[in-house]
Amino acid sequence: METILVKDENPIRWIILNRPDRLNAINLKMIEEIEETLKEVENNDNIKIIIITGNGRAFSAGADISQFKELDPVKAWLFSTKGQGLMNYIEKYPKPTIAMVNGYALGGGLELALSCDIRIASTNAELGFPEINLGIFPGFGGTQRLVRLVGKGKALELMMTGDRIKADYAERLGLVNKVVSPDALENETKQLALKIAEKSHIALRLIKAVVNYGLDSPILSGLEMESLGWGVVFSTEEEKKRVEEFLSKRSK
Ligand SMILES: CCCCC/C=C/C(=O)SCCNC(=O)CCNC(=O)[C@H](O)C(C)(C)COP(=O)(O)OP(=O)(O)OC[C@H]1O[C@@H](n2cnc3c(N)ncnc32)[C@H](O)[C@@H]1OP(=O)(O)O
Repeated sequence: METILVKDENPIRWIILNRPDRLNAINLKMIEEIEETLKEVENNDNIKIIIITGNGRAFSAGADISQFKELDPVKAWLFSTKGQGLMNYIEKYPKPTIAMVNGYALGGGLELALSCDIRIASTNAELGFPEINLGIFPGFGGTQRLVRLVGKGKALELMMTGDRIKADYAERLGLVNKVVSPDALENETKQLALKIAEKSHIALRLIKAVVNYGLDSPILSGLEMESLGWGVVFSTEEEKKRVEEFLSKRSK
């Protein structure tokens, strides 16, 4: 891999964006390599959860601006579609995903973090959509995902001003789940990943599917999906084992 490092620490696959001299700016190659490494473990039962982070002082400072000079309208459209394809794939990925935001998460970098299920940020992280300062706007799904996470007013303010915000404010907005010191970031993220990885992977997969489907549907369709998913978990050994364990402890 040219643009990412991949490390398996079962049950975790770490994907580390690795263009530190460019603050992990996202180019076409990086999009393809992230997709490739995710595809590789989609059906690998040893890997139960994915953590995405950045090497150096940034998670990612966004799409690689040096590529923009080559973009004509059609290429820009295709680049946006390609990036959106990756973000959609991560959002629907059958295993849980965590973005470990170790520094700048800007533009396309923030869009990558937004496509993950959970975001843990370091106190020194700065997040934002500075695209407006380049005369453009988020194009890897940020216009849609940010508004769903923090509400229309704050989302529009962030996109219209291009302001970078600190991690503690991002936490208050609901943009990140938790903020921890840089020293504690890796361990805290890992502990969270291990805690989630212990749960029933079928139930985890259904939670993601039902929540994501529900966000794009009328509530009655979302509720129907929830009930169908409920039916599915009762076909699993995991459910039988875990309920049995709980009940047998109670009866002692
Ligand atoms: C067509 C579909 C597009 C999809 C939608 C996505 C759009 C985007 O993401 S547009 C990009 C949005 N991001 C930005 O505008 C941030 C740009 N970077 C910065 O503002 C600053 O680098 C900083 C505030 C993040 C950090 O500043 P500083 O600490 O002073 O570090 P440097 O500016 O010296 O950066 C070091 C090195 O990294 C290069 N670099 C940083 N960001 C990018 C980037 N997004 N693309 C390409 N290269 C980047 C920067 O040029 C420096 O390189 P050298 O000059 O060679 O040292």
